[in-house]
Amino acid sequence: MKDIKPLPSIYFPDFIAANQGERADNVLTGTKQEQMEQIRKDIRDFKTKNGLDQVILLWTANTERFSAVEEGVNDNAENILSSIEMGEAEVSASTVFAVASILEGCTFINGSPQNTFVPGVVELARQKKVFIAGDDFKSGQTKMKSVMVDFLVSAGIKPVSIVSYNHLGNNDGKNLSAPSQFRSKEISKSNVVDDMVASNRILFEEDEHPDHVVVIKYVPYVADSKRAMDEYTSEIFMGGKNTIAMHNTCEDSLLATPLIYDLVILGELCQRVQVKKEGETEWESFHPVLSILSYMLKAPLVPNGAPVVNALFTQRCAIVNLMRACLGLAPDNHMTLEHRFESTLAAFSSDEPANKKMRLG
Ligand SMILES: O=P([O-])([O-])O[C@@H]1[C@@H](O)[C@H](O)[C@@H](O)[C@H](O)[C@@H]1O
Repeated sequence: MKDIKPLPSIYFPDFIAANQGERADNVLTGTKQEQMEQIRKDIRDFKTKNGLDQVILLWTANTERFSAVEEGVNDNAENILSSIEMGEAEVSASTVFAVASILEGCTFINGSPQNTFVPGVVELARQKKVFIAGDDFKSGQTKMKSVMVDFLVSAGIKPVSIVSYNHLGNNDGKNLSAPSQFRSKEISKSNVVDDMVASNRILFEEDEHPDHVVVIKYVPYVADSKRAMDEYTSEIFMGGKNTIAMHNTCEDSLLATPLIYDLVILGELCQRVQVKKEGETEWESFHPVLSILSYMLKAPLVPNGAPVVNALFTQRCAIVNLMRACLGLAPDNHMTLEHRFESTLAAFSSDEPANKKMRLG
């Protein structure tokens, strides 16, 4: 990457930790509107210079604090555009990028936890029919959690306390050591168990949740080698308790970078998928809030009215079956009925005894 020279970018100090100030040495100046116009120009220039049909923007910059959602400021498409024009303080850098991207017709993916997609941005994306997807790369600890909790709850084991601690020493950790940036991350990491808990009303009453605590500490020495420690305590048969403790060494950037590729590749592919309902003449693209990318994201952004799915294998299954549908194949339902009846199994069996086949795998 040594030959890549970053373009000057947007720096709004109010949204990121004060400890980032000394790194901000390649920044745009001018009004919010001028900075957005510059980003739009950079997108167009990049496209022309490289002879591209499509550009996809992905935010992997600092975690920002949450923006306040305010009437008249960012609550609808018209207001967010005029707020940028007026230099309104509550519009974050990531939101300016998202708006620039949407206005250029480019898919925008948010790899950090903050609420870049305030209601005005979502409305703008819908108006312009441009994809947006978010939020926050699901790299290590949360990915394990979205498997572990799904396993526990679906096995009828009731997780009652989930405590997640991690420490890391890269610049992400440094930025997250400030309370309001940590808060954005805490929110994106905390909601991940909600749908799985709600999926089993035998284990959990309405409004009943496990205790769920998320702690992140900055420890410069460990650099990118993030250490994640999780403790899952569950209630089991006859009032017994079961505790699972995990220690996960997550190479933060190495886990995140492939997600960047996957998000962009899948996002681009989704731009080429259209469906036509039986009896209709119009082709339809996916909803601009591209929830199918949730497999790689901690806090899935979904269209209004759609359920949020966090369970990792359910998310993966959705992608696999979507790909199968594109190829004209039926969804994979894992019933494998052909292997469960004497009459159909005959076609698959050879003379080998079943126990030998099992041993050979
Ligand atoms: O994906 P995950 O391991 O749950 O979450 C991680 C956070 O715990 C970590 O503090 C942050 O620096 C990483 O970028 C990542 O977001």
